[in-house]
Amino acid sequence: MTQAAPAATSRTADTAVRLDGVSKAFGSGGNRLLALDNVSLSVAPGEFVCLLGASGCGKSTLLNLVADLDRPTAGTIDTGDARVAMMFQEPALFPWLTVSANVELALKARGVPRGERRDRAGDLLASVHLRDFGRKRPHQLSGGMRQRVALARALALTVNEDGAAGGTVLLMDEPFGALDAMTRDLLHDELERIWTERSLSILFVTHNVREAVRLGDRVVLLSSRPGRVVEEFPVPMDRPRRIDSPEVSSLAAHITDRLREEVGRHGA
Ligand SMILES: Nc1ncnc2c1ncn2[C@@H]1O[C@H](COP(=O)(O)OP(=O)(O)OP(=O)(O)O)[C@@H](O)[C@H]1O
Repeated sequence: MTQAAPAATSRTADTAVRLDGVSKAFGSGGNRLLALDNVSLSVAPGEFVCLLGASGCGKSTLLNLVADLDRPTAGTIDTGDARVAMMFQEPALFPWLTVSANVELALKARGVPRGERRDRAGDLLASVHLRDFGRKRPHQLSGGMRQRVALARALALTVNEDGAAGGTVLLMDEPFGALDAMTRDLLHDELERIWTERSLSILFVTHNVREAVRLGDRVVLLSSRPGRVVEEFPVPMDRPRRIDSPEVSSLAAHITDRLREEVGRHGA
């Protein structure tokens, strides 16, 4: 099951995201905190990779680095010419804008001409099954629906000026962590469909081991802080998978044992 961390090589067409020897420290002197230590990791185009690890091991830090919201202290990160969008646990929609306007704003940021934004937003909302909700305000939607809007907005951030989806990397930071189990199951199905239709490359952070096995082509386990890649688990089961299937449960139990060992080792 274990795969060695990939050797430091330059990015190729087979790689959507590549981290080589990435470390990240916050603060300095006595206050220096090493969050990530020499992380090497790659995501192939169209691959769905789930990142698991104990609380505080640096998962969000890693996504922020890939999104270019922060700089690594050491190492390199390459996303080539892919469009990178990020989605968080909170949908973070503008409450005073309609659902459609929230998505249109992202299209505006991508340079889509004003006259085309409404229709494009409609198409994106249709792809998350919310075509009829464009005129609503976020507070009129359920939590699951708001996350669908956040997904449509993330997808909007990945279109080219001509509206076509470019090479696209979607970074997801516990996007379904605040939802009930039933809603989460539905959104797993939705995300899987959209991932396939749009050939997205996804790096998905979660605390939920079963969710990682339900969704990922590969599950990457990080050590307790400082985060290092300790083990990678390919997920061989056919899709779509059921989160409560014996196969998902069995691999999830194995990964959970490994995670417990890791947390125990560091007393986190
Ligand atoms: N901007 C910052 N300044 C200082 N320390 C930070 C900063 N961002 C993160 N940290 C610290 O880096 C470590 C890793 O944080 P991070 O949020 O990446 O962990 P995580 O694995 O995503 O945690 P969780 O699973 O609880 O969300 C933590 O100890 C955190 O306190």
